[in-house]
Amino acid sequence: MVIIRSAVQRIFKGQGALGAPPGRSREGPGGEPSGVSPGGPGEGHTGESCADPTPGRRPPPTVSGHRAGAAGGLSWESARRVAASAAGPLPVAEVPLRLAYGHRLARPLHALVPVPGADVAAMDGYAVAGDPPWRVVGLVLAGGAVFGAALVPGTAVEIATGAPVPEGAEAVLPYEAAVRVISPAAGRAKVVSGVIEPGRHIRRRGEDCPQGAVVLTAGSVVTPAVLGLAAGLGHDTLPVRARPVVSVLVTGDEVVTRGLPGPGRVRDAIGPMLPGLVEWAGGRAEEPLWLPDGASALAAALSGVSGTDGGPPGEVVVVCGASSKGPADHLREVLAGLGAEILVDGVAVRPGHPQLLARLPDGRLAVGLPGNPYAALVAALTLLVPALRALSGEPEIPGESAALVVPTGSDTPAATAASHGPDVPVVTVAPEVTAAPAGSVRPHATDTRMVAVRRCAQGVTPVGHDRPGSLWGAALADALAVVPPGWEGGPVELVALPAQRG
Ligand SMILES: Nc1nc2c(c(=O)[nH]1)N[C@H]1C(S)=C(S)[C@@H](COP(=O)(O)OP(=O)(O)OC[C@H]3O[C@@H](n4cnc5c(N)ncnc54)[C@H](O)[C@@H]3O)O[C@H]1N2
Ligand code: MOO
Repeated sequence: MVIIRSAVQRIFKGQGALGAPPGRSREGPGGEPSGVSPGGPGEGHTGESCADPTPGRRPPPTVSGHRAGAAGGLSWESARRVAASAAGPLPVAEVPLRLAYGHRLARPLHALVPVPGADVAAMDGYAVAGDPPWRVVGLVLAGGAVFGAALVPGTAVEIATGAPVPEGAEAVLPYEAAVRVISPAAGRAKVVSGVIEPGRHIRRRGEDCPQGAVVLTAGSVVTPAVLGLAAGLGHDTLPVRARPVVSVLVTGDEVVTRGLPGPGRVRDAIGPMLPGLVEWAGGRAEEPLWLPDGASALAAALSGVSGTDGGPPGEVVVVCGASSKGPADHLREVLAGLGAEILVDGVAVRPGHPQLLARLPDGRLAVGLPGNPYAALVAALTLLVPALRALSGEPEIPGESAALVVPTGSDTPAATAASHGPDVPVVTVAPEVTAAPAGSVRPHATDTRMVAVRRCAQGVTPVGHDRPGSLWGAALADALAVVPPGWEGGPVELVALPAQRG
């Protein structure tokens, strides 16, 4: 990645996709008023606003038509749009083939040479001219000397697959179809005969791919086959979009990184989740740096001039935890101290509302993910993935909607209301689904709710197990359903999850 990283480094020396892109305001994304409003029946905590403007900063401008949720912050849709427009694509880097795998082509791929480069034999045998029998007048091997003269009718050259056929050759007679002619007329000369249609077993110059042909469009993913194709067409390097590099800071005194968590400890579930998510969105995540609670450690890590692997700092830094209002949650205070520009401060989505997006003074984007792991996944899909797709020039994932089918039976409205309290609206839509694990849908009065769902015959159905602290539901899910505030049934938007293999 040497070339890519140096291209990336150049970004920080002046231009760069992360500064305000042309036509994009650095004045903030626009968004709903971030007022405080009473919390709904949330995730077992208060609904205090997460979107109070950072002291000394003006609140983001209002986006009409997108109200703030119970805990304040932008609507989920607006937050995604802000993230998607917070950066433009990184510059194009010309990288050696061996480093291009997995990137997207920044320009169309042309054939620099025709394939094959000449009229060549497609079989081992004899290149023949005219009618049989043929007197063999030479031997041509692939990579060997070219047969200089034109073949005259009644002659042939012994030829290897891939070797250029001499001028005048009309077909290649495979060894298997050749008959040695022994006759007084042949004398000591090698003479062969056989039956072959004109043109057989000769691959014509440019027949597979003519010179100059556009074989792939810009945006194509560089797969193993693309690398082989590009090499065959004469390329040593490929123009690719640099992939954004994401450094990861995981905060929390209670967080441990291996083994069984002891009393009061919790295993880091976000660090292991991020690399695949980042790669799926077109970026590359560095090894996380685990930080204790405390403003100074966070400030030092965020203002560091190198990435967590000691290299350049990358384009995006993700901070896990410290996003809320507790005594150990210093992210907002640290960002304010560093002079960061807050682009999104809280999102009206459950779970995940304390998430945030900011631009650091050096141009990097900072994404704050809540500590609760499912909330962190929701936040990453809301802010991190769209920002990375924009930086890497990845096309937006096409929107999809589906009927959200809520199972009945054990998860009847009565049962669900009993577990959540009588005032919680529960929407149950027939017909019942029995093949998938049961889950319920509890639309929020003012916030979008992200529900882990699995595909079923009728659409999608909740898998359950998607409380903020649990990734169990997401691990079972095919997608997250975007359940709008006050949803009363009907199709819902789906947010894709990195595809499962098989
Ligand atoms: N007074 C308020 N308290 C809270 C609010 C609020 O609006 N007002 N929001 C709640 C919500 S929603 C969330 S989500 C959390 C977010 O808190 P933080 O981002 O500050 O994260 P922590 O407090 O550090 O941790 C929350 C929870 O997650 C566990 N955790 C933390 N990091 C990890 C990790 N890497 N892997 C697994 N689990 C992790 C941590 O132990 C806590 O249990 O704030 C609520 N509070
Ligand atoms: O509980 Mo919080 O909504 O982000 O998990």
